[in-house]
Amino acid sequence: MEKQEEGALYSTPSPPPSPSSSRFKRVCVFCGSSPGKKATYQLAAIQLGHLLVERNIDLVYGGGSVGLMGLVSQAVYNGGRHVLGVIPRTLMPREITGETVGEVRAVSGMHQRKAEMARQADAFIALPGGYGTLEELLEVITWAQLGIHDKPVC
Ligand SMILES: C/C(=C\CNc1ncnc2c1ncn2[C@@H]1O[C@H](COP(=O)(O)O)[C@@H](O)[C@H]1O)CO
Repeated sequence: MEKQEEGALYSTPSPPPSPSSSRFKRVCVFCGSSPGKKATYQLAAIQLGHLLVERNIDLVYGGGSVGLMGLVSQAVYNGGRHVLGVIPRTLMPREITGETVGEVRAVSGMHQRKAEMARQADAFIALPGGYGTLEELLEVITWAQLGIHDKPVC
């Protein structure tokens, strides 16, 4: 048997993906800029962060360091995954109160923020939040309905 053929014979296929890996590389999380009234909301934010880490998924989000946004981003960052925060340039001093984690991307406005988050993500998850969260969630649902993207929203 020739050397080349032998190599082909013994080459092993790549291992199956580990049970904890996901088809999603980066998920966008919409959630409150405040912690909310129930401790379970905060717990859910931290648990979601841990779940993303466990499944080797990176995060894209609105970039704030406060509320549920701060909790989920901190959990993902502490777990060693990449965190991308997208913030309108003019709101940066207001939205970044405290320490931000990971990469912060400045964009020119609110519409650009939503477009950039949507572009960067393979799927969207919404946690409890206020009008901002609701607006972001409804927009990606509407975009899916219009066929602008076909990424899962939950
Ligand atoms: C603490 C202060 C401002 C911080 N606010 C925000 N920082 C970053 N991103 C924000 C902020 N407010 C809204 N967003 C975006 O909307 C969603 C949260 O809005 P909600 O109304 O709190 O639900 C979130 O997903 C962000 O993308 C100064 O008071």
